[in-house]
Amino acid sequence: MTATKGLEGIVATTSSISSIIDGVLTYRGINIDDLAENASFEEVAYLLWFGKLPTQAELDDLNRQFSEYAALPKQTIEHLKLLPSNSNSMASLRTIVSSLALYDAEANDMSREANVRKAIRLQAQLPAVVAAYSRIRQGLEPVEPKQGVSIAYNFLYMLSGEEPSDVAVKALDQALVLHADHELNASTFAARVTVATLSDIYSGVTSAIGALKGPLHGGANEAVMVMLEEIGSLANVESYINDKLNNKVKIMGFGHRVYKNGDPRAKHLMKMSRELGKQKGTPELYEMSIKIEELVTGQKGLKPNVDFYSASVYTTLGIPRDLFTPIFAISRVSGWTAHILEQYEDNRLIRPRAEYTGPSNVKYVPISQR
Ligand SMILES: CC(=O)SCCNC(=O)CCNC(=O)[C@H](O)C(C)(C)COP(=O)(O)OP(=O)(O)OC[C@H]1O[C@@H](n2cnc3c(N)ncnc32)[C@H](O)[C@@H]1OP(=O)(O)O
Ligand SMILES: O=C([O-])CC(=O)C(=O)O
Repeated sequence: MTATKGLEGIVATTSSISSIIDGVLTYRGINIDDLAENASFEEVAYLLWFGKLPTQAELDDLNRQFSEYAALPKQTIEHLKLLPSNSNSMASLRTIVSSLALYDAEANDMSREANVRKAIRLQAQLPAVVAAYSRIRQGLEPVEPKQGVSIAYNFLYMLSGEEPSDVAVKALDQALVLHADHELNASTFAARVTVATLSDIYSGVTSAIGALKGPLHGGANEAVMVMLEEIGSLANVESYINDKLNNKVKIMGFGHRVYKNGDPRAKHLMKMSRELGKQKGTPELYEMSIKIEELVTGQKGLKPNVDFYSASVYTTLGIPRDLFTPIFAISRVSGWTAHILEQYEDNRLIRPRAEYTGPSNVKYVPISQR
């Protein structure tokens, strides 16, 4: 038995949800570029769960369910108020999502119908949890979700209590489409491993949030913003990046386990970053990002991934940096739950082997002789 570090190149499951073939990403066979330009996030969530684009009536029904489920249990609001005011945003999201199971009468109902309803509920509730978390830590009351608006609109509305601009809603909606699913990434794998024991959907999503939190995965978007803040201005980019590269420090938002010639989602976020920076009259983050890309790609051949330009996009939308990874989760919960449903459909326990590298034939030494 020989281990493959990081399971690189190992095909661990079959899936019909999303594919990365020759650097092209598709959801249910539809190119991500096509979806990013044309689809709403709600259509994409439907596509991931049900395997086809919705008709207008199907989309209306899904949106009705999102509106119905978006309000949080009052115990969840109380729980959010009990969290330490300096709690980590992803740790808080992980804790609250886990606790949502306690208020869901169907939490342990393993029928397909109940699991689909829970997937829709989780999708409806995650934006409300993140927005309420953000307001409560500022000493503000959570804002009730609005009926009949998109998930992107509702999230921005619940965050600020004000009607968001069309530009902001469109940008966030497109970002949600781009982050919704990504084959067998680490957090999706964690979700599938968890539910393959026939554990429940909340356990799967809680595992996935834990995996997404790390800076080698979803946490990289926040880490990119930390880097941009450390750099501070366009004039400092070159010396900062050269110093990091010379010292073999990783540049967050670059590189990818699967894409070696670039992440097809990055160009959409780059365009969004450029346009938002121009519209808001704050182009510097975009300009710094472009310069960083030039240096990192030029010297290392590494290309930006989905997390790189999302940092400047979200900051330009006025979103605090520690909500970037929770926003990733707001989108990716659609993909996680689609994978969980797929795992249940044709389940087998996921239990690989480890190549043992420890000592052998070691005798037990009684404690008095150690
Ligand atoms: C949504 C997402 O999860 S997208 C990924 C988000 N994560 C990041 O942006 C964090 C920065 N990037 C990375 O750490 C990596 O590129 C990963 C984790 C994304 C992929 O990792 P792996 O496939 O395991 O590649 P690994 O970390 O082994 O890197 C291979 C080589 O490229 C280098 N490298 C990889 N990424 C970077 C980077 N961002 N900056 C500098 N060097 C890098 C490594 O140092 C290593 O060099 P070496 O062979 O000289 O030791
Ligand atoms: O696929 C991966 O390894 C990471 C990634 O880009 C994602 O989850 O969107």
